Amino acid sequence: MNHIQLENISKIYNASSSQAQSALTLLAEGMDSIKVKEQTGYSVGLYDINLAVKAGELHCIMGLSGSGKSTLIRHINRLIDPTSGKIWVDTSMNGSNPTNDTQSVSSTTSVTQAPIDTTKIAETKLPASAVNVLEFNDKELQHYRQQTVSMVFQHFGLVPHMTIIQNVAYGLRVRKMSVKERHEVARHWLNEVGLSNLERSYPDELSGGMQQRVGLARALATDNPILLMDEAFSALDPLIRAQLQDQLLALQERLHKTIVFITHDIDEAVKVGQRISILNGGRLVQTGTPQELRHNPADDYVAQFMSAKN
Ligand SMILES: Nc1ncnc2c1ncn2[C@@H]1O[C@H](COP(=O)(O)OP(=O)(O)OP(=O)(O)O)[C@@H](O)[C@H]1O
Repeated sequence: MNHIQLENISKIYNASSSQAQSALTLLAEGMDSIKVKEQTGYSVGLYDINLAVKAGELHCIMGLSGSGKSTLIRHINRLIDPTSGKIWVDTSMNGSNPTNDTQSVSSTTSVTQAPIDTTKIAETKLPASAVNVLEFNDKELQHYRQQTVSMVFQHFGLVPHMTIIQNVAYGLRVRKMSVKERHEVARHWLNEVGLSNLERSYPDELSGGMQQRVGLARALATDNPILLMDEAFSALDPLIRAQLQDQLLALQERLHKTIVFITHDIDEAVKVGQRISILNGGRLVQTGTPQELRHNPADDYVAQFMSAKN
């Protein structure tokens, strides 16, 4: 069953939807994003992306620099809004951890579902509980970010003046969980990522690899079902990076999160990804398992990636 589905998502930067029309028209005619920028002055982030991420899948998004990977992942938690398209997410899959019930009743009950285009859903195997997250108001969006999607950033994004345990517990503090309870949950996740003795340290006392383990523990502590990882291991040296990949795979075997994992490294994508989606110039070229991409590449760009693999 699909957990996340991007439907005809296009993003033209720094343009209203009417201003973006000239760029979208050229893209529809097949012009590439570099030429579109030359001709219209607008940067193409994404063009007509249709992508389904299955529940419990670790799905990699791959592509060269500027291909649209960060733009794509940031649509899922709405750090970026599209020029056009829809973003469906099944919010009924939110975690069962009792920590999730601490949201105040008023804000929980205030979340209303956006109208659903049932024809599309039937076609695309989305459950009836899927909502178009673009229709959320501010309060619903806040709730969605607290209860459904967590993000792990390339440069860790830890709060420097908070201790490690406070950093990990941060998402639970926002949900108004008691200090005792949230530190208990944070301690559990620090233990899971192998950092149980560092709870009173500060981020700058830790190596990059350790800081990213804290970033991972913080994202997991919320028990949100969707994890967005934006080049999360790219800043780490190769040995530490391999250890974190192994740790993520081991955790995922038990947790079955829906993970969208951005990387520009084909070896990393093949190692961690159950399926890989390849972007080029803002277009989605192909989605498939590593074997499918290797044996049946959609074009030379995909074939070159697969042959560059170690
Ligand atoms: N805020 C912005 N304003 C204008 N153009 C942007 C903006 N952010 C991204 N772009 C453009 O959108 C395109 C896709 O960028 P994006 O950062 O999503 O690619 P990426 O694949 O994540 O690249 P990288 O691997 O270098 O991070 C690029 O042409 C980029 O220049």
